[in-house]
Amino acid sequence: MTTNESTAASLRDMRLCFYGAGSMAEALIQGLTKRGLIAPERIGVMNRSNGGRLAELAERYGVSPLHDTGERLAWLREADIVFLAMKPKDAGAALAALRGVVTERQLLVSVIAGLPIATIGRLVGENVPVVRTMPNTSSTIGLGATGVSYSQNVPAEGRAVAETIFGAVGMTAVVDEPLLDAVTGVSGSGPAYVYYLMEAMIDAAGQLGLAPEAARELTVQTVLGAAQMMRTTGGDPAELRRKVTSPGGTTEAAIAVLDESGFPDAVRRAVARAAERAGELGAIMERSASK
Ligand SMILES: NC(=O)C1=CN([C@@H]2O[C@H](COP(=O)(O)OP(=O)(O)OC[C@H]3O[C@@H](n4cnc5c(N)ncnc54)[C@H](OP(=O)(O)O)[C@@H]3O)[C@@H](O)[C@H]2O)C=CC1
Ligand SMILES: O=C(O)[C@@H]1CCC=N1
Repeated sequence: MTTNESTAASLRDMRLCFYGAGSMAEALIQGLTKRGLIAPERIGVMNRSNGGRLAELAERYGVSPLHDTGERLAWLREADIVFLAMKPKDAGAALAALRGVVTERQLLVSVIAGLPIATIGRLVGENVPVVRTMPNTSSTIGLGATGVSYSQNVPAEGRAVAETIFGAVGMTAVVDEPLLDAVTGVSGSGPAYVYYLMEAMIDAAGQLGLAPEAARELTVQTVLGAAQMMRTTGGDPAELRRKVTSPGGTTEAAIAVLDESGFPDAVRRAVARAAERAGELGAIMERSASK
């Protein structure tokens, strides 16, 4: 058995607990269950409101909804991996409740933007191994992009399992922890920038008289094709753009408008601002954890 096969086999025997059951939890659950990495009933899900959302996830994916307090505590204690998947503003209270519940035998995998490993340690206990990640919602369809960092005490098997999980739902990049905020700016928030561009393209297509369905499909195929071209050819995006741009032609005219509008600078500033915001969120969480 190769290392990858034995990691996948040990993952199949594990129990995973999602602490937070929103969009990002669902993206990972869908990716993991659709790829058959683990039997759905071995995944427990809990949230704060304890309402219909858990039933919805159970219905969609066959995961175990955790309503009862005793049952939730048992899953949090016994799961091999606990995913921290709540918003930054809710993380302090939620993580404080894990102190004395999770132990060094488990792995805590955070997807929370900005939340430093040291702050997680301060809240739950420094002996608990932590994997800090920044995935994105494209994990839903196996095309996610996830940045990963580890606390010092994550054993080699823990690293292998984490990379198997995120590798099964897309690509992973292991980075030094301070760079996770940059990953957040590029690929964590990134799908939203692309959707924003697509919204504007579809809108423009409609204004030029294309029917909504044609506007949507032409836009989707264009973005898909451009991304796939870059991946398949390994080409530099500036060179691929040059091949589309005939001198004196339509693309040149369009790019001139984008340049006049400050498009490249706006994108650079947006990515940098998202990264900066991740740092701010981290600092807020750290301040409230150290009170
Ligand atoms: N959405 C995205 O594209 C990405 C998000 N992230 C990160 O993922 C995290 C979750 O984001 P997202 O899924 O969008 O958020 P959602 O608002 O969709 O989900 C948050 C979940 O956390 C639950 N929750 C809040 N407080 C508690 C608590 N005390 N105990 C248990 N559950 C709790 C909420 O429950 P309830 O609804 O009952 O309040 C809800 O199920 C964030 O930290 C974000 O930074 C990372 C990468 C991409
Ligand atoms: O907007 C947010 O804060 C989260 C983190 C990355 C994507 N969504």
